[in-house]
Amino acid sequence: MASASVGEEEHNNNNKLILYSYWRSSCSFRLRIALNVKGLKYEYRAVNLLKGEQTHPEFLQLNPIGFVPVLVDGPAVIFDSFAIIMFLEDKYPQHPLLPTDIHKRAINFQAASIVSSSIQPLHNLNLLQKYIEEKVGPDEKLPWVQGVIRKGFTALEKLLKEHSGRYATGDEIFMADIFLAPQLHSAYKRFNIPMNEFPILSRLHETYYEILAFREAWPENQPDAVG
Ligand SMILES: N[C@@H](CCC(=O)N[C@@H](CS)C(=O)NCC(=O)O)C(=O)O
Repeated sequence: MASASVGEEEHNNNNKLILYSYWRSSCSFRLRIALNVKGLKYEYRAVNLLKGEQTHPEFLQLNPIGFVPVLVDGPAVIFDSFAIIMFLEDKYPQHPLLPTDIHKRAINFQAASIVSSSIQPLHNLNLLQKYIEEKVGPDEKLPWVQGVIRKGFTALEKLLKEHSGRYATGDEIFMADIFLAPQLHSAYKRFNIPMNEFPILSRLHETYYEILAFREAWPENQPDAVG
């Protein structure tokens, strides 16, 4: 277990926030960005997914489905990145992650949902290792992931066409950005997606690289990062 504190402001109670995370997990990456954007300090607890620590009984007591991230905030133990972000939004209103305009809010929910329901679960570790690699064949892994990501990115590119500014839905960082940045990072770094097909997403990816709250959340900058 490693410890890291990021962010600019103390959160406004005495409870220490604890984030169970794995450096390479894009779902944990979402939370690291959200906490940084809100300026909330947290203790980082690494869960090594490659060693199967997500299936240890003590971890399953926190999250019975055996996934990271999990956030502990005093008595509250919350899992699932979407739910955790909504919780943070309700409890820590500084630097809102949702706009007030209801159409713009819906675009943020749509973008977050495309990433968290229609892209990432179709290429999570379990599916890739235990099914595609072992039962279908190791050579099928990359084409499968690329197909899933390209389909999702095609939809996101259309969704954001009328709404993007400096960020996904205008000139402020919102929930859509928090879900997009990790998916874009892995598209570039791990899955070799032809990003010239996605000009808006490519531009957003470059913008996210300029923002400290995002850079500090990068997988490579986490205490449990390897290589
Ligand atoms: N819907 C969940 C998905 C969580 C999830 O799939 N986490 C992955 C890492 S990004 C995980 O823990 N995988 C471990 C495994 O597949 O065994 C969320 O958004 O938090």
